[in-house]
Amino acid sequence: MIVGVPKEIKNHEYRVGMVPGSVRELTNHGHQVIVETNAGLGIGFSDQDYINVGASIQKNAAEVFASADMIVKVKEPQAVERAMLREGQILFTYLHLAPDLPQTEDLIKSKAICIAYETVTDNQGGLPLLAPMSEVAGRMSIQAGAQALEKSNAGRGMLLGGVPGVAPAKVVIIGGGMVGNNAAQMAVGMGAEVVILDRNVNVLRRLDAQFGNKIKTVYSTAEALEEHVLEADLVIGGVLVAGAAAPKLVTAEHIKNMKAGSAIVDVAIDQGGCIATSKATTHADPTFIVDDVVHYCVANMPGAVPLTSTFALNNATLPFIINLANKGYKEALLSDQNFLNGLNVINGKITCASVAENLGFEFVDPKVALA
Ligand SMILES: NC(=O)C1=CN([C@@H]2O[C@H](COP(=O)(O)OP(=O)(O)OC[C@H]3O[C@@H](n4cnc5c(N)ncnc54)[C@H](O)[C@@H]3O)[C@@H](O)[C@H]2O)C=CC1
Ligand SMILES: CC(=O)C(=O)O
Ligand SMILES: [Mg+2]
Repeated sequence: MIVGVPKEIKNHEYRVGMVPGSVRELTNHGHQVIVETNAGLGIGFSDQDYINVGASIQKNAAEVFASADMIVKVKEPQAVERAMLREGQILFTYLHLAPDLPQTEDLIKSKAICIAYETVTDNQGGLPLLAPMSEVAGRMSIQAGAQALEKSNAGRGMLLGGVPGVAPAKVVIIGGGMVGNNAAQMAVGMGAEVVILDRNVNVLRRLDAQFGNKIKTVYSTAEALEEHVLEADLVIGGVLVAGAAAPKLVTAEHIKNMKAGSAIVDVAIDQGGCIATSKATTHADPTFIVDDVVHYCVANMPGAVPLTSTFALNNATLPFIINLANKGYKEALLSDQNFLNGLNVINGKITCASVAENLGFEFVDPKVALA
């Protein structure tokens, strides 16, 4: 199979779909890999590094898209990239379709086979290709939040950990999954007062066992959420209903009633955000203010630490990339229900139930669509 790796074009996005080590695995399996020039430059890999492991270099994305049977990316394809997809071509990347009608319409039109990292599942109920980036974004959310609380950024001017004799900040984390757990690790490490809300009691049990009395776990009801959000200095939004648009748990009214200079980091923004006043921002201009609350809503947070993120992502995606290349998409997907859950769009049909439901499209069973 010919596998193509274009350079990422989203704002300040320096991750790359495959590092040279991953390319080497593919070329060792007899596949051909085409990499766009400078695709790895943001994390220190030159074209020569890719050539050394058997890749060939193309001078632009158009040539990569035109030649490849499968495109391996990081972020959802931008409009110019969507226009280059073709019928029968495999696209393997993050998609986040539920809150993104224009992208969904373009992928339908393309008739490509679009497999989303974020809806691939595992036997433990996890999301193995989302998890590494949620680890990164969860950890980053506390440093982003700490900065947002600085006075020069319109924050309250509060240090997360306080100092002896002065209370620490109250960090309220909504969603205790991968993002929430990693945010808690950092917030506890910095000495903040940490409260985590989740509506899954087993998640709360795991957090309790892990952190003991360093955090407080709270079952997430509208009442509990309101109580803690209104007391918070920093709110982290980390909820997810896999594949679906995020529920708006924090309302505009809550934001109005939060303390002036408090901050929110809505990590769930890539699924539309779990805070009513959120709108996606970029690394170039990451924050905005609503009712004196600093909002950080960057949809590709791990792009800021691409060296860590690219390797973490490749560690998870590589076995799936090899599987697709070795077996072809039909066999690779049909032989693994967890991988099949990643199939979002194929030949113009929506095969992810929550995407179809959120956007009002007909859902087609992926097995039927693949037959
Ligand atoms: N902005 C960015 O750069 C990035 C964003 N993300 C996003 O962060 C979000 C969270 O991802 P993960 O932590 O991996 O998901 P996860 O599935 O590990 O955790 C989500 C948690 O939310 C909880 N939850 C669902 N509905 C809830 C509700 N109504 N109230 C309270 N809790 C609720 C679930 O029980 C679960 O424990 C996703 O939208 C993901 O796409 C992930 C990585 C990077
Ligand atoms: C998951 C995601 O949106 C990211 O890594 O950018
Ligand atoms: Mg206010």
